[in-house]
Amino acid sequence: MASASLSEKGMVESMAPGTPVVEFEHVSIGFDGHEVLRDVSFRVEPGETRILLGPAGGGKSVLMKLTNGLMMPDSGSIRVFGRCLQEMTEKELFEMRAHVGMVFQESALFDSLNVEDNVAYRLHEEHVSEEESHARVVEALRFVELEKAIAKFPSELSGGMRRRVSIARAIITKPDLLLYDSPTGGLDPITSTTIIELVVKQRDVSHATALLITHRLQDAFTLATHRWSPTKSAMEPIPDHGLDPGTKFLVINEGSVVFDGGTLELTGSTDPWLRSYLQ
Ligand SMILES: Nc1ncnc2c1ncn2[C@@H]1O[C@H](COP(=O)(O)OP(=O)(O)OP(=O)(O)O)[C@@H](O)[C@H]1O
Repeated sequence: MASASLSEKGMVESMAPGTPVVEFEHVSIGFDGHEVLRDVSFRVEPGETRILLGPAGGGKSVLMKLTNGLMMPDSGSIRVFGRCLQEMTEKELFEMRAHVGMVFQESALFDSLNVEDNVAYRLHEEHVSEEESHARVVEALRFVELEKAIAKFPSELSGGMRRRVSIARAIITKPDLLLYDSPTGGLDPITSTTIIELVVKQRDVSHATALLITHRLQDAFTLATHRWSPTKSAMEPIPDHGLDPGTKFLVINEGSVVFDGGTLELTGSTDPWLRSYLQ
């Protein structure tokens, strides 16, 4: 894998079998003498949706920025698509990020650009033609059920609509890895559920690998217990109380991994701290 060009499309398909999409090994990072992540190790397999849970300030956003190569660890190694980020040049990191879609906290749209130009931002960077770009923007906006807002500006949109635009912008390049940093943060419970429905849709339609930070346990369990129904064009509970096998959890508290595993293990854990956190 080390010799494969990162500019090829379909990073996951070109990885050697058994290679995780994301792999942290003994990663630590601190700021101003304060350790934010301590000896963090975990793997995210192809097609997996990994939910990051834990109290505020525990280091979840830092972990996500490390995954995207926006920060480098003080020690340990981070491999994405089988390549060690610390061994990459700036150019290689830039190429790697072309395969990663990011939904930032608070949407992070450009206020001076309309929805079309916000969603097309990365296509413009890649010098995709106007015609192709428009067709792909329409497709991405249709996915998030927001075609009608194509000419609007962010200030004209509700918080939930802005989050949808942000998801359309992240998926427009058909990324192999999606990073959602608190996609429901600041939204009311009903709007949050519509955003989680989109995440479920994206998971079950594209099978892209994803990392998702959430502060809402309800979002996490909705992801684990629901699937996208193409016939109903809606999210539905997995029958017989089934669980999505590709949805897993990483719980971080004060910089350390306190849980790494599937839904049943999490809900069945007897660890006192986890039990009180999940209540
Ligand atoms: N660039 C930075 N410089 C200095 N300190 C930082 C930096 N980035 C993050 N931190 C600190 O790292 C700690 C963890 O922050 P982080 O945002 O990752 O937590 P979080 O678990 O995502 O929290 P929240 O759930 O509130 O989003 C915080 O104390 C934060 O102030």
